[in-house]
Amino acid sequence: MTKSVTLCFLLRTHNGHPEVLLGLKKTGFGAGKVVGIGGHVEPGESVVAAICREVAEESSLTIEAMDLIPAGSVEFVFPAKPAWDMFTTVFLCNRFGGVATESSEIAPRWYRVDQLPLTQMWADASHWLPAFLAGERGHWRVVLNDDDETVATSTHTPPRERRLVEESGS
Ligand SMILES: Nc1[nH]c(=O)nc2c1ncn2[C@H]1C[C@H](O)[C@@H](COP(=O)(O)OP(=O)(O)OP(=O)(O)O)O1
Repeated sequence: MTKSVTLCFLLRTHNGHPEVLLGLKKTGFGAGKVVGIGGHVEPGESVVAAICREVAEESSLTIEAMDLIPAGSVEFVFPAKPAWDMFTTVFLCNRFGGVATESSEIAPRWYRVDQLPLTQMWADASHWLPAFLAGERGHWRVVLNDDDETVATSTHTPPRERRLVEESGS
């Protein structure tokens, strides 16, 4: 079954430049890559509770549910490893408390939005991350190749179209 995960891209302006918090994943899935802050939604947990928990666990920053900006979702499809399939709910947030601090799982770092470390991220990140940060919304479906790294296809469904698809039950 597709796992439910959630990511939050914290935003700030530093020296006049918009920046986003990403982190070097030190352990587990995607170790060695620069990734978004977030992780699995636990059974019985809401997505909002999960992202507040994951941000605190991974970066020591505190965020409030009411400050989360729903941005959309990304589905990662690994045809060669269906157990890795994930559905990710994506938030942005520009209010938070504390100082980003390294945890056992992630070494967080602020990156200028116009200098994203895309070569150190999952290859699919270039398909959806700059778009979310530029204000695009909706659902991305990313299908990886059998190497579980490179992108086979990437499709974007804008929010209104996606609502219509969900309402029609297809
Ligand atoms: N193709 C992909 N591109 C991407 O940018 N992020 C991906 C991805 N496939 C998965 N992810 C992200 C989503 C999620 O935040 C993360 C995996 O979740 P976790 O960090 O929670 O996994 P771990 O197994 O390390 O941790 P635990 O849940 O604590 O076991 O990987």
